[in-house]
Amino acid sequence: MPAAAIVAQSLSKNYGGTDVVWAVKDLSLRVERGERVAIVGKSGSGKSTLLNLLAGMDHPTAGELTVAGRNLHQSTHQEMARYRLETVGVVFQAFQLIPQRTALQNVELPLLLAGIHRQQRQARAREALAQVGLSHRLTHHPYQLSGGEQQRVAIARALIHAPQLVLADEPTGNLDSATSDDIVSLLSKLCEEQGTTLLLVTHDDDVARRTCRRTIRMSDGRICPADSTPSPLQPPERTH
Ligand SMILES: Nc1ncnc2c1ncn2[C@@H]1O[C@H](COP(=O)(O)OP(=O)(O)OP(=O)(O)O)[C@@H](O)[C@H]1O
Repeated sequence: MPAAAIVAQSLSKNYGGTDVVWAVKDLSLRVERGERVAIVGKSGSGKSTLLNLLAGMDHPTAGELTVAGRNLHQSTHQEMARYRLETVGVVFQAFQLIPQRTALQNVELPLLLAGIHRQQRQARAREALAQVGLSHRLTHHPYQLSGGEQQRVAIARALIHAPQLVLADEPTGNLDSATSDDIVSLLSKLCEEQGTTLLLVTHDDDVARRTCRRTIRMSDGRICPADSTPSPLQPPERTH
């Protein structure tokens, strides 16, 4: 069996307060290295919470979570920070670019944080922007770019440090349908070329089918057991 990128066992996350909310509940999941998996489900079903746990931005309340061989449930804050820097890349619905920085500066940021020398990080950022078709927009600021171009910059930023795992949370939510098609195709292609594992949250079953070989559906913090939506072009796979 190939090495797993993600192994979650009885993973749970709750939010306290007077009424405790179990955003993720007793969830078990295995994703192989290089797999592309879509996560669909109604609003409030726990998709973003699961992604936040995988991104190392939140700690599980219970259960075990291993990503690229790292036990996230046992990691210290320092180890989590290192994990976020080295192992994972995230693409958000709202792009989350820094407005005061150019496209090039936004893309080189993960390398800056990793302490990579200026010349090397600029060369790699140029290359990453070329891969997303934006060599002609290096010095543009986010407000000077279209939504699709901003998301391309965000994709270049997410992939520049060659992460093992890319998490995309509704990356086409702010884009029209033609641009959405381009963006998910690009993301899928780059992940495939680099052997990167991709988890894509989307409300669009069509996007899920076209981009990923496996779709998991969440409901009330859990994965629906008998749900799989294999692409008509590809053979069916297991559900989770
Ligand atoms: N910080 C928080 N404090 C309390 N409850 C929260 C918090 N974050 C999320 N929740 C609750 O956890 C549940 C799952 O939320 P989550 O954002 O993961 O859902 P989602 O499937 O991503 O929804 P959407 O599609 O609307 O983004 C919801 O009931 C939500 O209200």
